[in-house]
Amino acid sequence: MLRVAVPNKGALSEAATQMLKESGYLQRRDSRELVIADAENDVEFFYLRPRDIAVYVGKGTLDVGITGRDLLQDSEAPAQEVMGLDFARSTFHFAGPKGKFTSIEQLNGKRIATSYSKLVRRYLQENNIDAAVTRLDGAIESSIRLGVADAIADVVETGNTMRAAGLEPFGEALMKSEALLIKRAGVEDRSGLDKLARRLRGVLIARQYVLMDYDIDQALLPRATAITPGLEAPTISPLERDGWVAVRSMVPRTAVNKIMDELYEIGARAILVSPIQAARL
Ligand SMILES: Nc1ncnc2c1ncn2[C@@H]1O[C@H](COP(=O)(O)OP(=O)(O)OP(=O)(O)O)[C@@H](O)[C@H]1O
Ligand SMILES: O=P(O)(O)OC[C@H]1O[C@H](OP(=O)(O)OP(=O)(O)O)[C@H](O)[C@@H]1O
Ligand SMILES: [Mg+2]
Repeated sequence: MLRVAVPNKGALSEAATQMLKESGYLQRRDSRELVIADAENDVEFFYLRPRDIAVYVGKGTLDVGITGRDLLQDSEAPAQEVMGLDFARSTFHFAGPKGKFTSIEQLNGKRIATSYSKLVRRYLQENNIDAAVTRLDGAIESSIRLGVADAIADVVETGNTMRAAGLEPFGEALMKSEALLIKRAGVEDRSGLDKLARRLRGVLIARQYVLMDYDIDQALLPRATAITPGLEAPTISPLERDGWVAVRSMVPRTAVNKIMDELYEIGARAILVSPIQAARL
């Protein structure tokens, strides 16, 4: 049985469970359940603290897990990325009171609070900055006002939490994070991992792409297929109308209207868009 670690709380939890459900796996119904076996798919899910997941996977106690790239890097566990899961996207930034810091060199001799102390210490070392790092569990934004730090390093999504605390980020982002599927580093893939990864990839495709159908004069096909190259190649079918063909192609959901406009302008007609229910590529 493939043993999979799933975040039990926090920003990753709901989206991870939802993605596994869409991949056809049994998920817990009660947030107090700590483990659930999906016998039909030969997978067992363990619900754990997001921070601990890379540790279990790195030790080989569990085969794979879902966690954030920032948490993985902060854990320093021997685990590696299998694939990005396109949720819980965030950046990781230093921040200080508005107007106080403009560059990371100014952190020399200062106190920095963060929940990601190993990641931050590594970054400071690489940049030859000597600062005192204090690890706090959460609500890091309050640490400056409360007098335990001069600056913080924390997760930023919208930036609302920082702004509300009167802080602003400075310097480049220490990293970009998203939810990941991870496995133990340097070992052969456990049987069943390829199927899990393929199913998750199918969900990503169904979320990120739509199917686009249109009719076009055959002479314009090269121009049309340059606009909709598809993932591999578009499907071309004959039409009864002389010299015209029907084209079907996958296109990124975010570009749908722009692509429809471009196709219409070169002469495509009957342009239809439909969602992808599920995919296995
Ligand atoms: N507001 C957010 N938007 C996007 N991703 C986020 C956000 N907050 C945290 N994350 C991501 O979620 C992961 C942190 O998981 P964690 O469970 O610690 O979240 P949390 O919401 O801080 O939980 P808790 O505060 O209960 O510990 C990291 O990968 C982080 O980048
Ligand atoms: O840029 P934003 O959209 O405001 O999101 C970022 C905030 O979200 C997370 O906090 P969370 O709610 O998890 O609280 P915590 O600090 O107690 O973990 C993170 O630690 C930031 O504080
Ligand atoms: Mg948090």
